[in-house]
Amino acid sequence: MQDIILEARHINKQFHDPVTVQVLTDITFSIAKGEFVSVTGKSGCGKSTLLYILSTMDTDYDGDLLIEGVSMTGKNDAALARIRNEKIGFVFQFHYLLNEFTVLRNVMLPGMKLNKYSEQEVEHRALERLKMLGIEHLAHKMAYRVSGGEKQRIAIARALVNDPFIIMGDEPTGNLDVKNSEMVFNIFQQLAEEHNQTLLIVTHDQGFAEKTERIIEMEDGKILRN
Ligand SMILES: Nc1ncnc2c1ncn2[C@@H]1O[C@H](COP(=O)(O)OP(=O)(O)OP(=O)(O)O)[C@@H](O)[C@H]1O
Repeated sequence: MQDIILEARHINKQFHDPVTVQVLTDITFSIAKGEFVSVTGKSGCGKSTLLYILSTMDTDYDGDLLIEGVSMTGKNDAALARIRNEKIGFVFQFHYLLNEFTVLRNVMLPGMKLNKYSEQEVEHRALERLKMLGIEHLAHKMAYRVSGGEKQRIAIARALVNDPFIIMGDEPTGNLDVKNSEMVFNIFQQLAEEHNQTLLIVTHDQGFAEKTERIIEMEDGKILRN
């Protein structure tokens, strides 16, 4: 039996801007633990809108989202923020590292936010993640002094610090050259294969998507292929 950890049930989303536009229509799918899934489709098809909903950042939709079998419907902002911090690791197109902090401090941030571990424990976890990604030598550098590819690796280490049940990425290779895009893909693949890490990555990069285990293809707010 597959261990379903994320489930979208008949999700519909409209924007009223000022006319009503249907942006997502009847989105239904589930993701099992350890799957490496990409979401693709043309610009404007609704990928980012869907990711906002799946990551609990947007609650203004019809339908239901279940995380580890628990419905997110009716949960208040504080409860959702807690779920996000504890269970979801984010990797964006732009890394959003804090330049005035060291690499280690940046990786520690989601751990400190959680109020679950002592500072020492968070530091230990952050160093372990940096080691896993082969960049522990950068730990004490200031974030602004590392390269673009290194920054994205640091962002992945940061996403992993709380042992998220899923990593969600929004165009994580969108700002990288071919070599660094491949490096990010390889890290994701390694996380899936060796650590049973679940990944859901929005990308318009067909090359990236085709290498993932499963593609969810969207068109005009609907799932075309899943
Ligand atoms: N706040 C908003 N108000 C009104 N319409 C919006 C809003 N945000 C997005 N949209 C519209 O919803 C549709 C889906 O946008 P979304 O950003 O999800 O697409 P996308 O597939 O992620 O595109 P891209 O690949 O270019 O990032 C687009 O038509 C967009 O114009």
